[in-house]
Amino acid sequence: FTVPSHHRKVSILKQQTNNEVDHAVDFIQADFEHHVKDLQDGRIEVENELTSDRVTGPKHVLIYDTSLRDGTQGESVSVSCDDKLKIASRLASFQVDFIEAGWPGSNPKDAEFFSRAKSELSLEAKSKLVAFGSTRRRTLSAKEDPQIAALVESEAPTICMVAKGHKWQVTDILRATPEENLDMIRDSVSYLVSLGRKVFVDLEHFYDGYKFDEDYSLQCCQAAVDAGASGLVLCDTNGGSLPWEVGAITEKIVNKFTSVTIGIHAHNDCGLAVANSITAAQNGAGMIQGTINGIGERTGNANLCSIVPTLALHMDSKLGCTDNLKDMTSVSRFVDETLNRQPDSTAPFVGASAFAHKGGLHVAAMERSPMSYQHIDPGLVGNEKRVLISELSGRQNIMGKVKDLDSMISDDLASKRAVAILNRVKHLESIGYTFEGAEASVDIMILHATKGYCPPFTINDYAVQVYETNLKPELRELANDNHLETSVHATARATVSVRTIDIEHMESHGPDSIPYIDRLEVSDGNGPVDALAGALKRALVPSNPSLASLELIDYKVRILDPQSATAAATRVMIEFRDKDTEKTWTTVSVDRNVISASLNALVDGFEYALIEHEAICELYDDELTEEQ
Ligand SMILES: CC(=O)SCCNC(=O)CCNC(=O)[C@H](O)C(C)(C)COP(=O)(O)OP(=O)(O)OC[C@H]1O[C@@H](n2cnc3c(N)ncnc32)[C@H](O)[C@@H]1OP(=O)(O)O
Ligand SMILES: CC(C)C(=O)C(=O)O
Repeated sequence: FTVPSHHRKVSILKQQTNNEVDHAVDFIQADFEHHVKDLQDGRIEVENELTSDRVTGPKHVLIYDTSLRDGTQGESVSVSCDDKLKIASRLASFQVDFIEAGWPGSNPKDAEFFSRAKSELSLEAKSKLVAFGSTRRRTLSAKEDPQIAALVESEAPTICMVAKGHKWQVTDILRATPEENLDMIRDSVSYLVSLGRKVFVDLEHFYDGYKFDEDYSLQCCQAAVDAGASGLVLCDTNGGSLPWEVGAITEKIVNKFTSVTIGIHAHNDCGLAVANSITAAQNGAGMIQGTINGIGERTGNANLCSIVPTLALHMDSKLGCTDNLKDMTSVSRFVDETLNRQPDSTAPFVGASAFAHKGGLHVAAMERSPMSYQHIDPGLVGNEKRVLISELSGRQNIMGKVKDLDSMISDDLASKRAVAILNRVKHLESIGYTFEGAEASVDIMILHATKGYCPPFTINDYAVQVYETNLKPELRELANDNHLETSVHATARATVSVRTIDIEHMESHGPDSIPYIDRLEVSDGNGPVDALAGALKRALVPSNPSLASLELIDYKVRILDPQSATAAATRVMIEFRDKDTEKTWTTVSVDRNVISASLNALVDGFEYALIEHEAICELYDDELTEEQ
């Protein structure tokens, strides 16, 4: 067999002097052993053509996650030790190759992580752990440096050391001599290697340093390799490098240091971290450092949720996590959820909008072929296609929903109904509605246009009163004068009368009996909408017990024409959740009267809950019938 980069080394040899040849022979030996190890560990594959002198077929790229180290250097990212352990386990199951979990010499939490990881993480997760630190202090030996001692104590099988790879950074920022920095690299790496650790060296400011003084940056690489490092990671620390610069420099380093893995660590200050990482891989880098959702210092690190699918699906690279690609979206959401971050809906591949189609022409074309407006099948990364309804919709945006809600409908009728609903959507959006994100209201609108549909309840009338309890003026004045809190507070009371289908009556008197019952209920609430929701729920739950698990989780009001002051039209959007099924849905309504808009949005939301419940019951009944 042949080893891929071995051949490149031979071609360099032809142009070298005797001394260099001797040196290069040693290199070839090391290179060969390194590749044999990679072959044994399954990181590269045997090439079966003896004569091949270049790498063919898909390239293996190692995925190195630094969400728990550089990711936590992002503004507002803070993660507990428990959550670090959870994220590390999730990343291990996803099969990233390395998990850089923290800097044990930095703070007690990171030290605790590595200590707990020993007993709380699986063997597989532990084998992927990397402890991060810097080269030794200028004035201490590696053996004496407490930071390095903490790295050793972490028992992580791999250590990643940040070293300065830029001459000016060494002299003016570190305030060491160039030679001192090389010693710091050599001493730190060889000490850790002598203890049996695999060592990667992150060469900070490498691309800028290479442009500033190529020779010195190469000396830093050489010092690390000579000391036994397994990998050199080229850092675009300030995030200002451009893809073609990264490509050219990476290629030179890949061709020069063939015995070690060359990686990239890119920051996103120009929005180019993903592009730079992909370009490095295209030019031979065998490892990419990045974070889930691109979290990290300043504008963040290279986003692995974009890099992994791009490498796997568009570049045909071989990745340890390819088989788990369909978990990419859930890993992204899991990390956001654990870090208490709002997911970015526009994130490529994994965002809620990544495959959301709004324009009518797009949706119509997608009916003919789903690939007409998608670069991949969303299912490959565990995401899904969505069709949005808005004033930019065409008939096809709505046809699917019409058919979903009325499976018996003919194509002709579905098309006519879709056009009618489309016109209504366009009209309502022109007066302030927005149906995007309020799909439950669209479903209700379609159902109301469906022949034979009978709403499960209707509102007979309602009233809302805002009042104050315990209103004793003298007590209130006294409390105000003394800045005291009193139990006196404004509250609201709502009365709602609803007409619902009376199932019990129908069951006992047959389907031809009068199927309605009117209920009048009252509820107090923190405000008028809270009181209305309470009264509505009270009135509906006796006939519809499934509504007991319904809760309101968000209520948004937007003034549409603020110049009209208190007479302005308001748009109300309400988000609901079913505690039992965890399903959420949103409704919308617009009115000059905010209470009226709120009631209409509430009614849509309750009606949607009942329709959903019925659909779930039908599904359940079907399953039972099948089982029987
Ligand atoms: C590009 C990156 O993202 S690198 C990672 C950056 N991440 C972090 O800094 C987060 C964790 N950091 C920390 O907890 C702390 O900064 C510590 C514990 C590492 C160090 O804290 P302190 O000892 O108080 O030092 P401080 O934070 O001021 O760091 C500056 C010191 O680090 C030294 N230093 C900086 N880079 C290196 C390096 N690559 N090798 C050795 N020493 C270095 C500086 O020379 C300076 O030392 P000096 O004051 O003796 O000149
Ligand atoms: C330490 C290195 C990897 C780093 O974070 C950077 O250079 O940005």
